[in-house]
Amino acid sequence: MTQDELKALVGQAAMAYVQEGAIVGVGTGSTVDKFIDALAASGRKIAGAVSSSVRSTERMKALGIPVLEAAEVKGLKVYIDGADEIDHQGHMVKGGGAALTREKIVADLAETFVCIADESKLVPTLGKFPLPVEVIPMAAAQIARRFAAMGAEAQLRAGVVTDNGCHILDVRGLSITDPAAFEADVNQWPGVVTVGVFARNKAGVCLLGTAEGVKTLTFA
Ligand SMILES: O=C(CO)[C@H](O)[C@H](O)COP(=O)(O)O
Repeated sequence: MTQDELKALVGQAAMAYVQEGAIVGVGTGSTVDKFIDALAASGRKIAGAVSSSVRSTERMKALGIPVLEAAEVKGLKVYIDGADEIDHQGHMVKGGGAALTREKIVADLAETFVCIADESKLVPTLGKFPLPVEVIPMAAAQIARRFAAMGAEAQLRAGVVTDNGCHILDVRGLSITDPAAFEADVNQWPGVVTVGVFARNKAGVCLLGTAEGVKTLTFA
């Protein structure tokens, strides 16, 4: 099966977590696009989706899925999103699509983060995928120097301005052995908007697309 087919498989599998009439949190990316397509094709009527990006909002609206503002809801049962990496405890690296801040905000509204990913995303330790960090533009160089002091290399993602008007640094050369401590530390550096490690808002479930079908991983 191709990676695209695996993404379609888990996008479809995520429908098991969508109840008729529910409000659902919806992430961003090519895997989530498959989920949005499956939701639209199913004909299942939801009360609305809380979207994590302009990209997903536009796709859902075009397919007739009602979109609600995050401020309109007090909580969500599920948030469905992809990941760039996920470890065996459900910690993730996210932000390949530059939507990490809104993704973390919507994930934080949800009881359960349902991660949908093909098996290439499952890793023993986070850090091989360049870690996205959303930063206030004036702090980018300063933050890059802090990563350099840790032995990593932060590169500005050329030409990218996030939905929040900020920039993205992609950080190479990290091995994130304690995701919760790393997230808490980097998040409080001045100028960091959001670090793309999702430990506090880790996955509760991962629907992993494999050649043998969808494997469901659950995390405590
Ligand atoms: O974090 C994300 C966007 O900011 C995506 O979930 C992540 O990049 C995975 O994307 P894809 O499903 O296209 O592989």
